[in-house]
Amino acid sequence: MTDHSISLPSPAKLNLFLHITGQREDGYHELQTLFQFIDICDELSFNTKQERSITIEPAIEGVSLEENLIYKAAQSLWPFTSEQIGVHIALTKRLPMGGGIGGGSSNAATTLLALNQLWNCNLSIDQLADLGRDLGADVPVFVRGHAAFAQGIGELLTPVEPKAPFYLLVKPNCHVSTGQIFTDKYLTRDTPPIRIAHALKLGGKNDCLEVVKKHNPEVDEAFRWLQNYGDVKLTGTGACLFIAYDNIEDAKRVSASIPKKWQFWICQGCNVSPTHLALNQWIKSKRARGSIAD
Ligand SMILES: C[C@@](CO)(OP(=O)(O)O)[C@H](O)COP(=O)(O)OP(=O)(O)OC[C@H]1O[C@@H](n2ccc(N)nc2=O)[C@H](O)[C@@H]1O
Ligand SMILES: Nc1ncnc2c1ncn2[C@@H]1O[C@H](COP(=O)(O)OP(=O)(O)O)[C@@H](O)[C@H]1O
Repeated sequence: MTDHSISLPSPAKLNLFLHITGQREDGYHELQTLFQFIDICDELSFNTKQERSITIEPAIEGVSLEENLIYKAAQSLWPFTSEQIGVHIALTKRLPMGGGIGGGSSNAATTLLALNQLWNCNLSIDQLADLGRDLGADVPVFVRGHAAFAQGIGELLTPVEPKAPFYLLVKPNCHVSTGQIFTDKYLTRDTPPIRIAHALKLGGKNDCLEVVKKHNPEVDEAFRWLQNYGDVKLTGTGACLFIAYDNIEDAKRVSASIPKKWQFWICQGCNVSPTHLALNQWIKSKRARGSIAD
């Protein structure tokens, strides 16, 4: 890595629980959720160039360049750059899309954090989180880079330190439509609000689960299979399901018999985002080379 290039991991997240406490006049739902990162990541490599263009390789199947959240995030920083600077971004995609683990939001946040450095935009984390919110409800938590209790429509974040167990994460073979879940009239929308201390001690449930299972028989089937092996949770609006284990061997034992049709990962919770750990390392070595004043 040089002063003109940086490679960063872009992690997934889990919603350890997701309560819907109400609905606003504009249709958006008021939530209480606990976000924790996990150590499975996409990888983004950024190389600046002396021409005003943003290129991404390879393209994501089914997502045009202009729709790619990486492109949108880079574009949102244009107003804070000089005319003659651009970027080429190499993407290694490992996180499944539309699984409720936030890969797209994470990629957007990683892009904001990287280009803020490489393009010398000098924006604060608060400013980057504000830009991120316009790209997606989950982008700010990835920009801030700490596990968080979220309220409002997901944008009011309080950093927290939940336990960081191992997780068995399973992806049923289907794509859940977030819009369809949030418009279902049978969705639970009246869970009473809880306090942070309660949330950390006792956890909670995912209010989307029943509606997600109803619309997606494959999630229902995977849920019933996993129920034999622990306390199964849905992340976000799905489709991914997870079980927490204190011991990685337990997760491995269960994974050995998972039906072949479902993708799975064994991973660990992280309360600090791997993106921030790598970025701080890069800033440190840049300082050591004398390129940034302390
Ligand atoms: C609910 C969460 C929890 O993490 O689900 P996942 O996407 O992770 O599964 C997210 O906040 C989702 O974030 P994101 O997927 O970026 O949502 P958006 O694009 O902002 O919204 C998609 C659609 O979901 C509905 N929506 C979303 C968030 C919210 N608090 N209330 C809503 O009603 C709206 O109808 C909106 O048009
Ligand atoms: N860089 C990106 N990575 C993943 N998905 C992206 C990206 N850019 C745009 N998208 C779109 O965002 C949608 C949601 O992606 P993602 O954040 O991975 O899932 P989820 O919101 O379910 O956690 C994808 O289905 C895709 O159409």
